[in-house]
Amino acid sequence: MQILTPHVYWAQRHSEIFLRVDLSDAKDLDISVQENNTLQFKAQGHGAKGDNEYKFSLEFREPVRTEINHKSTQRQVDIKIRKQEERWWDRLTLQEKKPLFLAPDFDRWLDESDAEMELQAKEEEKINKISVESRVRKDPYLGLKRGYLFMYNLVQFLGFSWIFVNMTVRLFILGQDSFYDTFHTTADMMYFCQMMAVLEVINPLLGLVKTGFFPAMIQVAGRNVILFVIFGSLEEMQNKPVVFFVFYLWSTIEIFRYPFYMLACISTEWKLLTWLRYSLWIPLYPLGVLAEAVAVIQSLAIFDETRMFSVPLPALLGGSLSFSYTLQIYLVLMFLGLFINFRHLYKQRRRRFRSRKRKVQ
Ligand SMILES: CCCCCCCCCCCCC/C=C/C(=O)SCCNC(=O)CCNC(=O)[C@H](O)C(C)(C)COP(=O)(O)OP(=O)(O)OC[C@H]1O[C@@H](n2cnc3c(N)ncnc32)[C@H](O)[C@@H]1OP(=O)(O)O
Repeated sequence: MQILTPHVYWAQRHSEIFLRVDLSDAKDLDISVQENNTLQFKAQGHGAKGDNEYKFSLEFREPVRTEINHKSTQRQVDIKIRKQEERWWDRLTLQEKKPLFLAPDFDRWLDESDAEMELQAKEEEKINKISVESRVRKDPYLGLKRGYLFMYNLVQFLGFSWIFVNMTVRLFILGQDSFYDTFHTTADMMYFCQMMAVLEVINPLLGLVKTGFFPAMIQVAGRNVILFVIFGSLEEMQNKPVVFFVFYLWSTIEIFRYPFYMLACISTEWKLLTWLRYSLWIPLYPLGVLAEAVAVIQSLAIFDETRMFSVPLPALLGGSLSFSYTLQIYLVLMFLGLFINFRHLYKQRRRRFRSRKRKVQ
């Protein structure tokens, strides 16, 4: 039997050398690194000259470790050898003239600067992993915080789902007639959910969530003015169809937002739910604020008439200042609030979809 030399392909990184020996179904492998820095390879396999015994030796340019990592597959034998010192070599062998059987492995080939960048990226990844792990380890209350947020989101989800389903069923059964008694059938649950929602302003203050304090405050205060001041205190407003539209728009977004947060608490994501959470507000938010503005405008005359919440003034100045003036200022603030939150949600949407795109690349 002839003894032949297989084709050998090589590539390097700062700390290691990769050799790919073009020998299929190799068996009886005998691979070692001698003390004189020479790799000895011998195996039986199918190479360029058919089934034969193939062997070669390579004296490396610089010292390498004697431990060898190798794997034989149906197509080739992969060998990984660690360099003694982390250094870029200008060639593989001690002899300047490259052996004829040796060629660069272009599948793995990197020049020095690319290898440095790869090394840097690996280092950064390691540092990031360590810092995430230590952050997670450092917070002994993480489980408790997540548990609390999960329960909060669950309760809100159930509350708003109840309102949404109740209103939808009544709409199907009663048609437009259901518009007139939305408040009487759902207000208690809405009061409960909106009072709980005050926690959404407290949570970012306590550092429990990354939400901005101002967007949350605008959202909660805005809704509570409508719910408690306009609808809650004026019986004349309670059977108006506008209540239906306001409650329906609020609950539509919340039955997607809270489950999205619940999944975030258990580090899970459903793509469709994420898309709905970061897209539905585009039509719903302006419509919601429009419905709220209609409610405020409808209440102006009632506040003028009933003098409720009016500020007493000296008789010379007309006796009292109607609350409707405050509400007219509030109407302007509403559109300012809409602008601030629209911008906030737009940024959140871009951040969310941009980081997901990056992860996919
Ligand atoms: C006298 C008072 C004067 C005040 C003036 C007020 C003027 C009022 C005008 C405005 C009126 C608005 C009234 C409202 C109308 C409507 O609601 S209409 C219906 C449509 N509405 C919506 O679409 C808005 C829905 N609301 C929201 O989206 C929020 O409330 C928000 C504060 C506006 C924005 O949410 P935000 O939390 O900032 O964004 P997210 O990306 O979702 O979250 C950031 C990160 O925080 C995590 N997180 C947040 N909350 C929780 C939680 N409860 N549980 C777990 N995790 C949470 C979230 O997962 C994000 O984390 P990362 O993914 O890691 O970034």
